[in-house]
Amino acid sequence: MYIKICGLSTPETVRTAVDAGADAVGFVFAPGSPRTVDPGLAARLVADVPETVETVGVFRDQPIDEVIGIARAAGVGTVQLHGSEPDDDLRRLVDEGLRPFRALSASAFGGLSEARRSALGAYRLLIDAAEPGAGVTFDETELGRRPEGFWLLAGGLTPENAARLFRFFEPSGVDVSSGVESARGVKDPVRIEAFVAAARGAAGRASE
Ligand SMILES: O=C(O)c1ccccc1N[C@@H]1O[C@H](COP(=O)(O)O)[C@@H](O)[C@H]1O
Repeated sequence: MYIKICGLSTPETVRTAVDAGADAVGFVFAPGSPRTVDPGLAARLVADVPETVETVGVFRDQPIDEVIGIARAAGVGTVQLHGSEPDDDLRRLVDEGLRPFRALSASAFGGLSEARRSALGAYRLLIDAAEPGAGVTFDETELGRRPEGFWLLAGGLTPENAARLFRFFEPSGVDVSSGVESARGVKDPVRIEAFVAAARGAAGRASE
């Protein structure tokens, strides 16, 4: 079970996520989010993250050269693309030594052709609700067949619903942002710890 805590912007909450046992921490570089950080702040936060924890930059419909420049400046090793970026952008990230996550809404993924599914199977997927970062879950009928390979479930996860949704969707891992906040854009260390514990607990029970 892979756990990603996203939308971090303070040293304290990054430390809480790492100490709680998160596999990845995410920083939002998409403009217009209450969680958007500049690359300089992200670089200072990334400097305190152990190498065993993946660092992820979140982008949405930004030019790929800009994405690569920000990822380099911030020092993140992984790039999560949330918009309608072409597959060429994913290939370019791989060529640049960055690890891509392709984020898609559940309904978009559910509507893909077999050929498109298998093309995307080359990448790690993140299946989200229609409006990323809004803390909204998608309807359980929207996804249909689960992706093959490694994929993360996102969209409105919380410490309270993580175990149930993990058991229902059986993803490779989970990703959360709004659900571990006390107010929009403000991360809550207690909820981060509770989320990691709930997700780990559910994964442990699933493997028994
Ligand atoms: O967090 C944002 O504001 C954001 C902005 C643009 C693209 C993605 C964004 N967030 C990502 O959305 C998912 C799910 O978030 P939530 O748990 O429903 O709040 C997650 O990967 C966030 O990083």
